[in-house]
Amino acid sequence: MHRLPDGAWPVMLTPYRDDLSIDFNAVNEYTDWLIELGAAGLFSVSLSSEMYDLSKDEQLVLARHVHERAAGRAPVVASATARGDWRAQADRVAEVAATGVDAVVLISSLVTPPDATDSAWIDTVERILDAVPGVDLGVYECPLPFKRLLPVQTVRWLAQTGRFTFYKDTSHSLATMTERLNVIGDTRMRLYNAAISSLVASMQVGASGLSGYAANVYPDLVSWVCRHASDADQTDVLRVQRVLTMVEHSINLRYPTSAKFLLDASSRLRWRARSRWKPEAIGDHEGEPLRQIAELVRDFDLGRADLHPSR
Ligand SMILES: N[C@@H](CC=O)C(=O)O
Repeated sequence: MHRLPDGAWPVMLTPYRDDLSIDFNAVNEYTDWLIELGAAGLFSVSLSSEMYDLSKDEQLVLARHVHERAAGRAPVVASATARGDWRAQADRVAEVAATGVDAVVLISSLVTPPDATDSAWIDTVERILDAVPGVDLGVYECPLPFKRLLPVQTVRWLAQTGRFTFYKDTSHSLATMTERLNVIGDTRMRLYNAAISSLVASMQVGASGLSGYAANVYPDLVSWVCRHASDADQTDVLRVQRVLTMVEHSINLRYPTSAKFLLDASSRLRWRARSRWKPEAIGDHEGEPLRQIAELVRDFDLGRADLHPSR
């Protein structure tokens, strides 16, 4: 039974040229860099990829491009961002699946209208599943257009279909994740926590890793935390998690432009801090603290020899 791997799952940022067209050379370099620094898998066409600001065609081209560049070195999942009735959503799922990605991710709040019941939600997903046999799926509780957190009985149903391999949990609640993991059990579905601040605790109750912002800029550190989440001595792993929590907090407000700025300051990648989603530039007022955070993390004695195993 094929399962997605544990670890860091970056929600890939989209690099742009000056004219805000997608810079595919930078996509290649970013894909290679994430994999080289230990990403377990890649979530392309995510909210961080500015999926709502990409055309339907761009979403497909980007998903295919990342899948081909990853070339089997890491699994790739991508959102369907489908709206409309179950037929329209199933058609879109089929288009995204044809790009070759390992799973097509449904946005929980797009599956049905906001006031739909949980049983209507399940009914719609059931029809989509029947229309696309053989396609693996995922769920992302994306905060936009609004956050639809699924009740535990729906999570159980998803897991028991055997068709869902990826679940991006944005509950930010350890109790909710624990309850969900209990019903997911030994099925194919893997639950990835979006919150770096509870990563270690969530892995101790069975989460498979992090699918969140911190993994976009420090994939090596997030991978390391995932690998050491069950260490007997938690001092170092909680120290690294705390630093990453601070990093994530510092990029939250102006995200994703801020994350691109930080990536440019902290890594070998040269990125323009430009986004379609939040087009305002990052000036020195916000930029200088991000540069200093990059320095701090670079100089920080994280104290472990195996921090960068693939370098
Ligand atoms: N950080 C946000 C968006 C994640 O995808 C959240 O967790 O809600």
